[in-house]
Amino acid sequence: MTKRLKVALLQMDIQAGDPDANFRHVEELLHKAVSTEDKPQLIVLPEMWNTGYALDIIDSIADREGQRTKQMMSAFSREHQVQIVAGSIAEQRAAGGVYNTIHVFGPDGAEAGEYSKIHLFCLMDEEKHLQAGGELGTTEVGGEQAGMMICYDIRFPELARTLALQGAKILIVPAEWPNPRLNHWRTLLTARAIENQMYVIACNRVGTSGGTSFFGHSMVIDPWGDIIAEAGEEETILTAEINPELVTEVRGRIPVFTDRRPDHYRLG
Ligand SMILES: O=C(O)CCC(=O)C(=O)O
Repeated sequence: MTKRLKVALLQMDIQAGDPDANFRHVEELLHKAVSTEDKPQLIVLPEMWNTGYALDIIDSIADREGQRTKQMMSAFSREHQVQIVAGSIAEQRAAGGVYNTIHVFGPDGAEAGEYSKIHLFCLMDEEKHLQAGGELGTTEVGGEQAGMMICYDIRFPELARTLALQGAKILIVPAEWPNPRLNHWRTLLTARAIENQMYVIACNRVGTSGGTSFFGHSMVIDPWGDIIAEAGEEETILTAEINPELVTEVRGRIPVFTDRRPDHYRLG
C-alpha cells in the first residue's frame, strides 16, 4: 500500500528579540495547521523562530535548555497526534553557550530527534554568538528516516550526502534565508534533492529584521527534483503530500548510489 504523508510548513514572520510574541504566534499557526480536514502528519517550523537574529541579546533570551519549547511542542503534538519538527530555536545550555537547535516531537509527544546547526553563518555573525553543533541529526517520519540541516548547511553537499548514505530519504531544512539569494536557495535545495534522490522539505521565514528581508519561498521538492509545492513571499501555511516510495523508485531509475566511486573522491 502506498504510504503518503501530509506535511505543513509554517512560513511565518518572526519578531526579533521577542520570544513571548513568537511563542504566541507559533501557537496560533499550529492550531490553524491542524484545524483543517486535511490534517497534516508532520509540521515544520523555520529557523530560530523563538528569538530571530537578536544575537546581541541572545544569551538573555535563548530558551534555557529548550524547556519552554519542549513543554509547548510536546503537549501540542500529543494532543493533536502530529509530528513536529520545531524549526530551530536559540537554546541556552547549562553546560555553556547558545546553540541553534532543532527538536523533534513525535505524535505521542515524546522527543524524537535533535540537531544543532553545524555550519555557522559568518555573514550574520553567528560564530560570534553561537556554538556549532557536532553531530548529525536524524528522525523518523512515517517510518522513514529523515535527516536535518539548518539554512547555511545546504551549501555543504557533503552533509546531505552523508545523511543519505546513512539511510535518509527525506531532508528537512528550517531556514532564515534572506534576500537577495532566492536563486541560491531554490538551486541548492533542488540540487540536494536531485543528487541524493530524496525529498527536501524546506521552511523559510518572511518579513524583515534589522534591515534584512526574508523572501519565504518555502518549498517541498520530490526526489526527481520537481518542486511540488512552493510558497510566495507572505505568511502562509504551505501544505504538500509526499510519497517516500518515490525515493526507492527514483533511486532504481538512475542508480547513483551504486555507481558512486568513493575511492576517487578527495574530500579534505
Ligand atoms: O547561505 C546563505 O546565503 C544564507 C544562510 C543563512 O542565512 C543562515 O544560515 O542563517
